[in-house]
Amino acid sequence: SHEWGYGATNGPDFWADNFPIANGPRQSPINIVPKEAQYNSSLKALKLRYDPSNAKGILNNGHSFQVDFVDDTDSSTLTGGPISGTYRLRQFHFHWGGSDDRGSEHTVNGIKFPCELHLVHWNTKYPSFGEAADKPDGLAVVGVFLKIGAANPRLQKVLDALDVIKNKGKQTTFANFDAKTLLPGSLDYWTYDGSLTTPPLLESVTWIVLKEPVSVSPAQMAKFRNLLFTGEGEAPCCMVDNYRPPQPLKGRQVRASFK
Ligand SMILES: CC#CCNS(=O)(=O)c1cc(S(N)(=O)=O)ccc1C(=O)O
Ligand SMILES: [Zn+2]
Repeated sequence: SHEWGYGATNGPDFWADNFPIANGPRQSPINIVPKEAQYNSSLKALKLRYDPSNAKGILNNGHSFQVDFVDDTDSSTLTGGPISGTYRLRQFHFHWGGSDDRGSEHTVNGIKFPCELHLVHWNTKYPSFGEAADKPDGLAVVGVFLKIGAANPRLQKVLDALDVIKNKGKQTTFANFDAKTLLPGSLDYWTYDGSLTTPPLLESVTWIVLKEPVSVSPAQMAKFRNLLFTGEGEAPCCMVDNYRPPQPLKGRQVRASFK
């Protein structure tokens, strides 16, 4: 079948053909307007407790690359913040642009960042990720903006693994990685009810977008852009611009954990 992607004939404008929820009431990403976000003093601090030994592998899935975690125990969890209960870290991945002026999915006052990190967690009130993925409180994704600046040493181990997963379907082991090192100093966040930003676009995500970006250098961005959407033996197509643009807010309230 004509698989979804980010190209001129299968990109975000076509996704509604096979995934009608693309026009649903709580789609992501969105443009965040800080002045319109409501400070909510009852929002708790985020608590992220990640066990580096849970890191399992790194995979080029043909639309991004992801680092997968062992999620059969509560050893890498997200609690606090806007959520209740315990959510387990499943994977993290990124979205980025073909140049530094674009790439993030969420925007702030219409500003695009060159890259955005997503740490995907699932609610342990459900028996598995698959069971959680289509429930309104099933997933919680922490989003972190990356902005051009000094090289980020915490990214280097991830970027150094990309050479061996250049093509779609390639994967390799990725052990002993502390995802917490990818987070900025401040855990101030905006939060709203949204969806997956790729098909199946399920409206199951509590989004938690950190206000403070982390840095990435131009040379490091070049490594993201060296990946391919395509498999070995196919005409190579650079993995860039793998972001969905902001979607209509449709009356949703964005809350802020900070003044
Ligand atoms: C059923 C189902 C599902 C979604 N899986 S995911 O949550 O890991 C995910 C989440 C996101 S995002 N951008 O919504 O966090 C993107 C891509 C993926 C993925 O499968 O690769
Ligand atoms: Zn994502």
